[in-house]
Amino acid sequence: MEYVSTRGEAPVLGFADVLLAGLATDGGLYVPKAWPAFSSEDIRAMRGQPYADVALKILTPFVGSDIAPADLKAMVDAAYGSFRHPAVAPLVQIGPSHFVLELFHGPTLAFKDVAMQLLSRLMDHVLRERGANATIVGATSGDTGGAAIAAFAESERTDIFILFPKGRVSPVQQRQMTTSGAANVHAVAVEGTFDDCQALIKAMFNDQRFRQKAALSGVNSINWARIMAQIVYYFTAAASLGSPDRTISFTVPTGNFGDIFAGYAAKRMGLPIDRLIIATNENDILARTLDSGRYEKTGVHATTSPSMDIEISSNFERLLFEAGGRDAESVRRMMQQLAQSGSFALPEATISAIRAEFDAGRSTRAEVAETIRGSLVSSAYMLDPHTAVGVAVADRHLADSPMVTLGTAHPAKFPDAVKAACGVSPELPPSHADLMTRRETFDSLPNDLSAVEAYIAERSRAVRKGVTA
Ligand SMILES: Cc1ncc(COP(=O)(O)O)c(C=O)c1O
Ligand SMILES: N[C@@H](CCOP(=O)(O)O)C(=O)O
Repeated sequence: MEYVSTRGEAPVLGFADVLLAGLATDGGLYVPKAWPAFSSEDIRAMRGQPYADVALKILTPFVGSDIAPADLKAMVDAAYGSFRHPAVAPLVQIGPSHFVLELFHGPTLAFKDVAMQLLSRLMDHVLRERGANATIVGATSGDTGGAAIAAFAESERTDIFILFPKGRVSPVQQRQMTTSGAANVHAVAVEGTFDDCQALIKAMFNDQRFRQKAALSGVNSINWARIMAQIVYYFTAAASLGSPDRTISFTVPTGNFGDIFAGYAAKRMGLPIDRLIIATNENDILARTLDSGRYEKTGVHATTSPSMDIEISSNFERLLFEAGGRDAESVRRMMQQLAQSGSFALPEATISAIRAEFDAGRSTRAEVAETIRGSLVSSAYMLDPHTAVGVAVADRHLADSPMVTLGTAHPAKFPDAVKAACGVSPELPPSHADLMTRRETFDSLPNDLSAVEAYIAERSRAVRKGVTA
């Protein structure tokens, strides 16, 4: 499989190079040159199959010949063997035709583990084969960071640097990042928002000298392999609800647009999805864009679903590319306008193509609290605030097809918000028993590219050894 950049000016790469590249050298995001196709028979055959077996089927065409089939199978089995639930991503019914897809049974209690447990194994494998080292960088609003640190801690070939917005993540999220104790892990609190952290990451990738020197790799959903791994659970969920013999709709709590773009990819690959519903909190830039056809920044608000406090929604660029007929020049123009003026207008054909597949809705803090309380009372089911954003929006879109809302985090990651909403404090699972008493180690840096690059250069083994991927 070959991959092309959404901005059309970066080299076409194979899977292993895309995996290590993160952002394309033209600032764009990689997408497959063509979408693999799965037939109705293929999807029917997924019913009742172990998660890892379905994952192997979905991932194989994306990986192509870059990784030997037996190696890929071993990595997939090991990645999903680390989950606490045998189904990996079980469905729980919360209404007559409404289900939550629980994606939080991995090591750090959020959906990010599903991709990150595989990504670390794939990267280590490729680096080992090449005799190379890499510097992994990531920005987090709370969950990607913990998942990446759990997946890459003690990795022999990588050092990992995670930037998180100071004071804007939950105490559980912060401690998942700051208490690993591994020598290759560096958690950094940045004076700014998640968007500032993400902008620093992209600026490091766009600094070609630093990128080369540090052998930079990324673990955010700018990395195609993250999206690829997230496609799998749309297939397992839909197949277990009767797909392809009936269509299913999905509501996805959305911030950086990676998770819902994986649903769009599944649809492009043949999964009969009815509607894809973008659920936002008060940071509702995507819901406003679907209404108005204009992507327009207005500032980030702190909410009770902090992992979705995002305004620059990276993967929306992948959708603009696809919905606009893969017109890289038009994507370049829109991204340039966003950087210059904080907004851009979508071409009429692009916004129409998006509206044909997606709906969007917004949920306020008060609605989120009421949804958490209502779910506990009516179904004895405790929601985390991010999943609650999804459930609140999905409830307004229930129709003939079964609705699956993605359960993106365990409620115990956000105990204060959950307790304030329903009066009950969710308990952390036994794997996290000593989390709140472990010693924290992290550094603080200003929102300044040269300070961040200097910090990384001093600590990265790839920089010290001068070995590149
Ligand atoms: C718990 C949780 N829910 C939802 C989201 C949104 O996912 P995405 O960024 O892929 O849209 C995130 C992170 O962004 C998250 O951490
Ligand atoms: N919510 C995310 C934000 C980063 O998203 P990613 O999917 O691009 O890594 C987080 O928890 O960090």
